[in-house]
Amino acid sequence: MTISIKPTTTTNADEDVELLIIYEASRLMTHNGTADEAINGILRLMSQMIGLNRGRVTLKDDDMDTLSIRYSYGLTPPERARGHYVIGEGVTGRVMQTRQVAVVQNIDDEPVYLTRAVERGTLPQETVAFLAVPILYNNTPLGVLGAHRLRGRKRPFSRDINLLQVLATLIAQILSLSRLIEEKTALLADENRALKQALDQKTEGTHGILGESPALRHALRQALHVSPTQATVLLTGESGTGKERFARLVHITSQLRDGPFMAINCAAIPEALLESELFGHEKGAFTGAVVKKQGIIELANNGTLFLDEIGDLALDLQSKLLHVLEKRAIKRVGGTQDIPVNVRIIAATHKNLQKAVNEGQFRIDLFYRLNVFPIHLPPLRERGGDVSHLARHFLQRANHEFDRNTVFGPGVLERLDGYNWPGNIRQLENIVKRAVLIAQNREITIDDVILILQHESHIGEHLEAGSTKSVAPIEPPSLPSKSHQPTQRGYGWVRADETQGLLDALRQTGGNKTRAAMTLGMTPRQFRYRLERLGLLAQ
Ligand SMILES: Nc1ncnc2c1ncn2[C@@H]1O[C@H](COP(=O)(O)OP(=O)(O)OP(=O)(O)O)[C@@H](O)[C@H]1O
Repeated sequence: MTISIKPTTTTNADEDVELLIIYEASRLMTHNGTADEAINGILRLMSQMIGLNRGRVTLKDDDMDTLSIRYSYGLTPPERARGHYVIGEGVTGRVMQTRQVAVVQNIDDEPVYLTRAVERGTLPQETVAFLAVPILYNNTPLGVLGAHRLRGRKRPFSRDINLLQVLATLIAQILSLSRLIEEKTALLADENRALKQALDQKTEGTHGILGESPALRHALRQALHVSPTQATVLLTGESGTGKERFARLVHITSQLRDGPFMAINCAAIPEALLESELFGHEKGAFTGAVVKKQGIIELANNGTLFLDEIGDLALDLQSKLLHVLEKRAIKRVGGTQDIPVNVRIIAATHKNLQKAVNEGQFRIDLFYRLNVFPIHLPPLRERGGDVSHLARHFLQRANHEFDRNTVFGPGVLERLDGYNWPGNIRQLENIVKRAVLIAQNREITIDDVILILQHESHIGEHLEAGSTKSVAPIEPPSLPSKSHQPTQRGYGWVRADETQGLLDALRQTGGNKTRAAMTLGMTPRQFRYRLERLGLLAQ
């Protein structure tokens, strides 16, 4: 086996082809494909461009003193499968052991050459040579790059060896990079798993109720404290603070969890229907009562009944509800019989019930029956830090729902944190959903959010004013979809404080109104309209 190589004369054609191979090999390296594709590509180039045939990359097996062929070009699967060597065994094993290159001028004359992977009969009759170089990374041998060639070819061996060494260096880089990526990916997957687990554990006791603020945590502790008892719970808090969510939490953490959870909104059902909805009716009890019907209280038997907006219950129904609480029985409309029920009551209201009692609108005895264990749910503006927490959660949910992959851009969470949230969590959830939908790219920008919040404040103003005067129609911000129909906004929508936003957008787009409109999620027409209304069209 020859180890030393004599330098030989070169031709321009040799240099050209070598450069081309190196160029193509480095392109494969930086290509998007996998390490396998890159290494197989290099072996293909060696064979097709320079006659270094049946190239193979033999790598050290993990924790063993052996090598195996891992990549090859021109070897059949059985040939490849035979390619195992103990380090030090055969030409490949020795190159690995000594880190020296090997030139076998004639495989038929070299006793060290094993003829293990490829049988001699399948090779050309002519004299066949075998060249092998170590694959070194940071001076550590990872494996061996080897190939056959016909000895009679014009190219000097020394050039082939030089080229193989360059290619072996590239292969070492590819292998170490892919190992690094594999390790990193495994690490990230582990981290992801750990985070998910931590999140599951964190929300396990709270059943998806998110928030770290002391006010929320206090309410949560109270809910979990009372849930195992059958005590009546009164949830108070503004709309959208999570009263129904808490009611469900109390139910599923109670002993009644296997029973039904029935919810009814006392403000949403016309008074005439509410009684039969609550208590049911007998057949023929009134016109239209063609069959007997169970009411929601009866349906909640052995479970939990959630009476939302209890403050809106009419006085005569308050008396009937009191009867249920005292007697633990109901009477269907048109019925005479008391039907026993075992129901845990959770009531909720956004009203001040004490005040309603003082004003004679709510029965004091019912109030005391319901107010056994009051839990106040704080509005979002009193839950310091929870907005970002919830916003991230809703972003994840909306991305999943709309099959998008958006992220919050710089300043967005701070902007959301600073908003007053009259509609609380439900409003925050809706706004995040809208932001996900209108984001033009992957990032939800501060401009997207400003636009939506401006729109929200406008709605808020009209709701607060409770105005009966006609209000110009309000439209949600435009979506970036192709199906988007340009729409005309009402005059009332244009606000003086939009000026800066419009001017900023124009500045950023070098005065291009169409692009400025896009950055604000508007149609060009809406943008021009605003400029016009604000006297900015000349800008
Ligand atoms: N702490 C929370 N973590 C996650 N989501 C929440 C939380 N609180 C409320 N939500 C979500 O906010 C929305 C509004 O909550 P919910 O319907 O329970 O409020 P509510 O106080 O009953 O409102 P209303 O009085 O208007 O009926 C729901 O989508 C709910 O899932």
